[in-house]
Amino acid sequence: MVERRKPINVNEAISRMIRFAKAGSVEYIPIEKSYGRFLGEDLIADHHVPPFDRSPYDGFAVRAADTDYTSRNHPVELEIAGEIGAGSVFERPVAACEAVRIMTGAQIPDGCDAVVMLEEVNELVRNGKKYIQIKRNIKAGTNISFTGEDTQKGSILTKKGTYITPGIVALLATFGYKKVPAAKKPKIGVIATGSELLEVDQALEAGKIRNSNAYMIQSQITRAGGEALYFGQFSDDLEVCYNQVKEAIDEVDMLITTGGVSVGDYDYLPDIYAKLGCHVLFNKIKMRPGSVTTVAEKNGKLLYGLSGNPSACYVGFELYARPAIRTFLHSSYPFLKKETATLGADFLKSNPFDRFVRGHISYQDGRLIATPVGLDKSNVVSSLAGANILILLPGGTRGYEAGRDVSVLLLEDQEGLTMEQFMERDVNSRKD
Ligand SMILES: Nc1nc2c(c(=O)[nH]1)N[C@H]1C(S)=C(S)[C@@H](COP(=O)(O)OP(=O)(O)OC[C@H]3O[C@@H](n4cnc5c(N)ncnc54)[C@H](O)[C@@H]3O)O[C@H]1N2
Ligand code: MOO
Ligand SMILES: [Mg+2]
Repeated sequence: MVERRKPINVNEAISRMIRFAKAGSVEYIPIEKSYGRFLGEDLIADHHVPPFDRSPYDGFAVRAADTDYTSRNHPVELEIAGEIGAGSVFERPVAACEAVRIMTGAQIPDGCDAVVMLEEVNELVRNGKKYIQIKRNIKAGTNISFTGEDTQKGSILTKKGTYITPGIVALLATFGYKKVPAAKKPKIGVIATGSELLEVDQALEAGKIRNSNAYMIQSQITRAGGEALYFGQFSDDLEVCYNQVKEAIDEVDMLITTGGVSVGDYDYLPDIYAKLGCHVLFNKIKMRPGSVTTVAEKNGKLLYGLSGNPSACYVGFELYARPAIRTFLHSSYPFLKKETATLGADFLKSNPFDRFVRGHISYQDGRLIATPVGLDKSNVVSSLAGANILILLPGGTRGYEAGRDVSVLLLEDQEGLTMEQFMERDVNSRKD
């Protein structure tokens, strides 16, 4: 008798899974390797930036009061008391009617409170002394880059769990992080199952296909910020697969299998979960593709039984594995970013389950256009190549016409959403 599974909705499945997602530890890595990693601690400014008042121009540091009552017809002459380049400091306070030649980035000398650009002064020599002539009144504070105007000491610059961009690398360097506290990458095991699977470098033969999911999942893991550990592909043999899964669990933070998760004669994952004494969180979801996505838990570790069908496998990963990976990486926003876009083409096939259609987002005249890519079937692989979004079409009895608003999940985004934000626009309710 075939097992009858009770489907649950997407948000319920997410809630069940996320209870077992936990943050990992922090490791210190060289700053040169930090781009693309995730911050393991909040980044707090331990000094002001800039740390001193400095000149944003090449010019002369002056005392603004010396230019009071100055005009084109009544210029003021200030004696040049010396010069400083970036990295040097002027050794004494500047006296009345003196100016200091100063270069961009140099510290403003004591006594000065403004900078006049080189282009705005006349330089002259009289009796062997150098002077500048200024023909206008300068306000105190003119052309000064003030201490702390960029960043105030004590402010939180970036929260832990944030994806480290080149801009964040610049901040890390500014604050002296030769070693960066990075969230440790979760180790995610990958196992492919199926007697029909050929290795990538094998020639096609009757009844067989190449194993694409294992490589797809490994790159999805990398994109999500995890470290993939590939255990190989195994034929549909209960004992072999059971032993492999059992051994792999101890070496990883989470384990992903692909294939063998439905109700077929050789779909052994349900038996393996039972034999391992796992707690199956769900094994049927009201979604397409990926309705058979199964998530189980063993001693607090998440085990993902993703479908063998490539599109179903892909979507199952992004909805249920990615948030657990980002949670491990300390992110408070582990879910895919959801945006509203205009559907770029009709999608008239109706389905009682919510659909996650592989699509491509483009910008047209300031609007976001979401267009389905390729054949929309669970067992299709080609549509995945052009997809940078999943278009969310809530289940119902009718299809969707081009031009209407749809929610889309951005696959390449690094900011993400909290679970609450992700669920706010409930994918299970249809907005006709
Ligand atoms: N009687 C029923 N049949 C099926 C049901 C159902 O509810 N009742 N569900 C269907 C749905 S929906 C899906 S999705 C698939 C899920 O299948 P499995 O997860 O059990 O995966 P397999 O049977 O092992 O393979 C399915 C399909 O995918 C190909 N495959 C498998 N592994 C890979 C790989 N690593 N790379 C590329 N392609 C792979 C495999 O050859 C099959 O064509 O079940 C439906 N059936
Ligand atoms: O699990 Mo299936 O992907 O709905 O075709
Ligand atoms: Mg099957």
